Amino acid sequence: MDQSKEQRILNSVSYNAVKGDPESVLDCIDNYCSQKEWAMNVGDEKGVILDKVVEEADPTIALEFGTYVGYSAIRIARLLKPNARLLTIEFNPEFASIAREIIEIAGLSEKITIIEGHSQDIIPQLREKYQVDKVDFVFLDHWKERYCPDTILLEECGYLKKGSILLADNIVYPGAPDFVKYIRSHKSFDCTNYPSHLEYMKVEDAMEKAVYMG
Ligand SMILES: CCCNc1ncnc2c1ncn2[C@@H]1O[C@H](/C=C/CNC(=O)c2cc(-c3ccc(F)cc3)cc(O)c2O)[C@H](C)[C@H]1O
Ligand SMILES: [Mg+2]
Repeated sequence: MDQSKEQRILNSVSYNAVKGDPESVLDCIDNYCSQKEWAMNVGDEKGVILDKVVEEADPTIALEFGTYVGYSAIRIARLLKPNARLLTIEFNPEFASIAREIIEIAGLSEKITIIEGHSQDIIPQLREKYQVDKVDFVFLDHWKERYCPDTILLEECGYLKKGSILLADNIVYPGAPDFVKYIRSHKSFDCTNYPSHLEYMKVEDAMEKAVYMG
């Protein structure tokens, strides 16, 4: 059977990246996806915004919805302090397995836990099963219509504390209008929009940061 695009990305990383060097893994994926086959990684332009917000948050516990092939997980985890960790949720087993291998090549398997499942099922289990009390940083990059319900669920489960930072990808394209409406009108969130471009394209896109005010 033909290999998937995601398998071809893994092949390229496995062949070209320097083992244990997250930057070289990111560069390899960005080169492959801008020159060979487009893929929905946050990419190098929006990736710089992600880097800045992660550095601002300096999280002990970071959470991600939508691992895909692990590009943003590596981007986030490479900036984490020694005892900090990233939990990333992915419901597609093929993507979870490819991400696990790419994260291993980057040398970040100790800092990243890939949780296979649906975010709406996993979120309520984070306290008991993953010893999560509060989350300091959340990156939303899964199905766009799930941003809003999953944010509400995080709040309801009590994982947000004063200063928790949410960052959402694709605010313009493909867009997450219900999430934007909800978060910008919510009294406890202080929102900032970061205009940018769709990964590897000249198309407009943006990211939205929302700081929880408690
Ligand atoms: C219901 C279960 C919810 N819970 C879930 N729980 C766990 N994992 C989940 C859940 N829902 C989804 N996932 C996983 O997350 C990933 C999904 C990511 C989705 N991302 C996009 O759709 C997108 C599109 C474009 C784009 C732009 C231009 C184009 F022309 C085409 C595409 C660009 C972008 O930057 C984009 O991030 C992964 C594929 C999928 O298995
Ligand atoms: Mg995205």
